[in-house]
Amino acid sequence: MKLALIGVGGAGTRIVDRFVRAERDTGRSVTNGNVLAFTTDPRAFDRTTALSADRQVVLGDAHPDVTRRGAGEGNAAAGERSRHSRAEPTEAGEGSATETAPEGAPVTDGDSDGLTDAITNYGVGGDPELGARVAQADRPEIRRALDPIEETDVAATMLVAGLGGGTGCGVGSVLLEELQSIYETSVYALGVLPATAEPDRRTLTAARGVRTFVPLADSMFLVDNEAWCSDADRVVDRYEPINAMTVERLLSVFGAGERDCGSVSEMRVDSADIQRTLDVGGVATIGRETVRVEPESRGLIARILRLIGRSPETDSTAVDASMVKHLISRALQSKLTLPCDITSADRVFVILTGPPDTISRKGFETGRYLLEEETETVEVLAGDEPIPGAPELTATVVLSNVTTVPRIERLQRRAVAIQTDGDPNDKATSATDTERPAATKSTDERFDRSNPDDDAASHGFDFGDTGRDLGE
Ligand SMILES: Nc1nc2c(ncn2[C@@H]2O[C@H](COP(=O)(O)OP(=O)(O)OP(=O)(O)O)[C@@H](O)[C@H]2O)c(=O)[nH]1
Repeated sequence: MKLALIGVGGAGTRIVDRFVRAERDTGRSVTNGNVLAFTTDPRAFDRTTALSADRQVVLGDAHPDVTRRGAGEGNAAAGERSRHSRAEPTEAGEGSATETAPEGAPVTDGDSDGLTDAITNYGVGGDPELGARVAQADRPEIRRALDPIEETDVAATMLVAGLGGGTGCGVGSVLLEELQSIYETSVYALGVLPATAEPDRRTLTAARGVRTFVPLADSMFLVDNEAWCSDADRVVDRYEPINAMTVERLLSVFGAGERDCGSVSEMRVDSADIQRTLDVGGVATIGRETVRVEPESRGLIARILRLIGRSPETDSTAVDASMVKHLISRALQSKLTLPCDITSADRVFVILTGPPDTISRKGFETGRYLLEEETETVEVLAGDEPIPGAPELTATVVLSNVTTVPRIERLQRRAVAIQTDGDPNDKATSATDTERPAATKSTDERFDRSNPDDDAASHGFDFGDTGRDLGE
């Protein structure tokens, strides 16, 4: 399925950049060059290798509250960036970065490449209100930057952002709105949730981000940094593997069928089925499991069958079918991008990727039956991507509109506790009751960009009347 990808902020930029690299590495063509990355801190581009300079857009140069690093610290690409992007400003040095530090945020420059667990004072300095104001002011710039995206080339667009980021959440919410207003095709989002070890401000911003993005997006994939970090990890050290996992799964879903392998498929992935699965809206999550199926091992199974007196010709389908069923079951039970109660899913999509002779219709059918039973939904769609000679068989499962997500409930409770300035652990019950505003608020009111002095408590994170409220 062809997809335009738009990264926002540090996390969004890195994930989109990795996706483009992975497309090249795997011979899949999903984006067809329809990629962009927006940031307010150009250091987000320091580590990109696949996003060309004309796809890197820096917002907020003219904004008085946006802080840049000092002169001479830019990367080589800075001067070559697109007509939409701006060169590194020189007037704001590190002194002003400290002066404009958001209250309560650690004052830090991060590592020399800008990667840090703490909130730095560059760009919008972790402030989603400022991020939203910058994006509002730069709307004409944003529209121009979107010009090269060929909507007719793609079936949908996906915005990718770290929801705990001032840029990801603030700029991202304005961008999402903008994309929905100009594109007729579906606009999905992928948001990264912060780990609990990150500053409280990230939690607060992410809670707001979830409530703002979910109603705006046609479907919202979530990736939980917390679930993918161990206590011993520095979150920043996990970015690479989490991004790799995220991209691998996205490619399994959207890249299936986007590689010409010349092989006949049992049930070729149909992008209309992916859209049907996602267009129910709400939050989506992805599981994945792989098994090695080298020709040698399959030959070994056949030899063993012969030894025990069973014909490999007649039993081989049964072996493959049970293997496929087991694999799909393991994908369902695997660590999801966002752990949740799988029975709360509305729709499910399963994709099998691997050697054509391991993907049998019987395996599919038993796998689908299993998914229907385990997820308690009848809306299970399936597709395959045969890859001749592949050493692995992979099952990827998309669960759409999941509504029982303990992590989101915890995130919202903690956000309320932070807001009310008490001990987060004492405020266990009232997240949505105390925070939810009237259901009739407009999007602008939901993420009020007109009054920068409002604190987070005055902003709505309401799912409106979409019936997708994850907070209860
Ligand atoms: N998985 C993953 N998470 C990231 C990555 N970079 C940042 N994050 C998370 O995303 C959130 C926002 O960080 P950034 O994306 O750097 O922030 P930003 O949107 O650029 O905006 P600022 O907060 O103003 O810096 C934080 O919770 C980070 O932990 C990444 O490469 N991978």
